[in-house]
Amino acid sequence: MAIPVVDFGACSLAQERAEERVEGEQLRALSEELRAAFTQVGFVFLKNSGITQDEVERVMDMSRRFFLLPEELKKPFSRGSFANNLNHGWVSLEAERLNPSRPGDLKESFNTSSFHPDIVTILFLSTDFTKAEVPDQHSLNSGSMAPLSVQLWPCSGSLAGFQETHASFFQRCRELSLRVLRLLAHGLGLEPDLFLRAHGLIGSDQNGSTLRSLYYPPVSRRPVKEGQLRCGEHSDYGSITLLFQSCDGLQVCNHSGEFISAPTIPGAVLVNIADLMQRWTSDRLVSVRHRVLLPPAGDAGTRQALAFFVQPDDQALVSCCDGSSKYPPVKAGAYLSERFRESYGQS
Ligand SMILES: O=C(O)CCC(=O)C(=O)O
Ligand SMILES: [Fe+2]
Repeated sequence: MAIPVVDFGACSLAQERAEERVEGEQLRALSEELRAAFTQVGFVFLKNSGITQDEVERVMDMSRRFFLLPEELKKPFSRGSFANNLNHGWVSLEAERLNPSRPGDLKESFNTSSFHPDIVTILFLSTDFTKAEVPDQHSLNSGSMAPLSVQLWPCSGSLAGFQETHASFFQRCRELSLRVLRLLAHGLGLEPDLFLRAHGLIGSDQNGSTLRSLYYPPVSRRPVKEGQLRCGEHSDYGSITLLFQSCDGLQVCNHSGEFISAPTIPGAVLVNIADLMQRWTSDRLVSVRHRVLLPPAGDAGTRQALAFFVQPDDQALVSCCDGSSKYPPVKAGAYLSERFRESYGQS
């Protein structure tokens, strides 16, 4: 079944507080369209969301400049380096396996997960280190280091504005996600703020929501391992995901278990249900597996995508909203950590 396209104009971010103003028949119709799509297909394109193609391209352009840097200049920003948010930062090629039975994904990404002022963490650097280099534990223990603050966002040269560009897009995605979550509760006949109450801390270190900029480099000139993909089969972990893509390549699993290519609709946002939302709604809304294949042989193209993974607050207890015990209650933060252990290995 094709991915439905829904006109989100009535709740567009271009309309201030539209989510409060939309009511009556309009509210019923829009939430019903979303409910039907998320029940049957798990994915929906929203057009007229208020997030424009220009905004998307600005973020992609900025992150591409980072991805094209030599490896040693990206390393200091690696995911796992930042004590207050271990998911923030750069993920190198093949570091993640979204399908753990395949080799590492042929993609790089940059996760924007934290805006905590302490993201500028104090690290200990000797004069031998360049400013953004992260010392190893031995050097730290040797005591020969002077404290110095390290910028944990790329910011020099053509990357001036990297943090602001990503942070403001994060906030736009947050706004849109909250509108979708409200409509979802409405469509399911639940209290209108049932999901919203559990997403009050997006953008803080008590919530795992993440803007992930993905870069798929050319594969035509590199050796590819058997079974390796740009992004292995998986379902997302949290409540919902917003996805913006530069070109085709995504495939979504249908009812018969076949992966069907999803189109790219410029200016539209692709939204899908993720695993915690499926648990929360006792399988009424479905979290569907998807993947990104390698490009056809000889195609030297790159691919970019922006995924905004919406995650309930770490301490939010996700339990079946119909009162059943189909899934045991789980704290959203603990659930996310477990899923990361599977995709990044135990290291
Ligand atoms: O690149 C894409 O289009 C999809 C990426 C994805 O599904 C993910 O990172 O979870
Ligand atoms: Fe995904």
